[in-house]
Amino acid sequence: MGNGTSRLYSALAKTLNSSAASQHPEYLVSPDSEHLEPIDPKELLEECRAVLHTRPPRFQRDFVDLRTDCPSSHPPIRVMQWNILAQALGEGKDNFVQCPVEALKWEERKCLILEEILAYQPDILCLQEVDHYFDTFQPLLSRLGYQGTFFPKPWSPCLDVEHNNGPDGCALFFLQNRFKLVNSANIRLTAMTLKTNQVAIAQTLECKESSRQFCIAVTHLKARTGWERFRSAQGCDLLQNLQNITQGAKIPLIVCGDFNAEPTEEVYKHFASSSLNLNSAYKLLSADGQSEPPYTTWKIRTSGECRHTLDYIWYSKHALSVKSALDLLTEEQIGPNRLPSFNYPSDHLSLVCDFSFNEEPDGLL
Ligand SMILES: NC(=O)C1=CN([C@@H]2O[C@H](COP(=O)(O)OP(=O)(O)OC[C@H]3O[C@@H](n4cnc5c(N)ncnc54)[C@H](OP(=O)(O)O)[C@@H]3O)[C@@H](O)[C@H]2O)C=CC1
Ligand SMILES: [Mg+2]
Repeated sequence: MGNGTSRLYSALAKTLNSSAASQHPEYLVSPDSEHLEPIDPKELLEECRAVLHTRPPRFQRDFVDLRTDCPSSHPPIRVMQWNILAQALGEGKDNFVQCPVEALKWEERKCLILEEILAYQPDILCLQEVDHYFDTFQPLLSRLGYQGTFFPKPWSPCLDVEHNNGPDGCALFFLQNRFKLVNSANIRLTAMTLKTNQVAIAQTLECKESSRQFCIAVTHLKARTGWERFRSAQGCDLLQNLQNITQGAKIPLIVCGDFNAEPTEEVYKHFASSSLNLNSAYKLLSADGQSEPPYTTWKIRTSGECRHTLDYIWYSKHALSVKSALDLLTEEQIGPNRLPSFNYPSDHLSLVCDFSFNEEPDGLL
């Protein structure tokens, strides 16, 4: 192990022992990580692999070329959407009955999450169920060149779990060498005018290469059956906020989220038919371009097997094109015990897309 690697190892190891945050609300205070040295992503990946040496290898997933006929002179914008599974919920609430507790150990699961991010190197990262922002993702990702924002849920269920690490929430990261932050909004979603426990972050970014602006949003809607109308109302509130932020759809938009809703639900239909002119990127992987994938989450609880499509990347269909999308895991790769597992850290799959701006007259978003 060379000097650089030892230095990195200590950087990673520093994030391992974070249980102190449950005694002191350290999640409210951002450590001063801006002055820390940058990390080489390749070296951090090696460190993660060293921690994971006893585990089976990562699953192979390929990008599917969606061959749009709009060549762009600028590099694509890679966006990752991922509900990473809150550590406190995975260990204390979710009841993944087929997942061995050792597979959920944070010291290793953290490295599996980082490995997934480092493997695809997104320009923008939209995460849900983040309950290790300040002690893990913010310090490490800032050293990889990302600027991050975290918005915790007001009454996170993580806080009910013994030895929790603070509340979970949404996090949004973007690469500072590619984008400039124009404005940022933390949104507590309402349903029928009532404040709810669900949140969103919406940021307007400017591409440094092209000077084009766009809005990126991340959300995690209310879970569980019986809450369909609530989710629908939260979706309407988010759409209304995004109408304002995009100045009535003048600014191109990408919305990532765990919507906790199948495509048959009302909230999905609101997004599909909104005047923001959105399309769902992962539909483009289907033969006819009209069908969502068969699943984005697959787990076994005491109540039985839960296989659902709940996670989406919506985008302004006139202003943006999806150049490629990362294929999902097959049933065989996921295995009989489903997710999470020793080789995949969350019950939700990551979604990754490469976007480019369409060359087109203004006002046709
Ligand atoms: N501390 C306090 O004083 C208060 C605490 N609370 C807590 O907040 C909770 C409600 O919060 P809310 O945000 O509305 O929660 P949600 O119903 O949205 O669910 C919270 C989490 O539970 C996961 N989940 C979904 N289905 C199940 C399931 N069947 N079993 C276990 N976990 C599941 C979800 O994961 P996914 O999205 O991946 O499906 C989600 O991350 C209450 O249960 C309570 O624990 C509420 C009020 C006050
Ligand atoms: Mg969950």
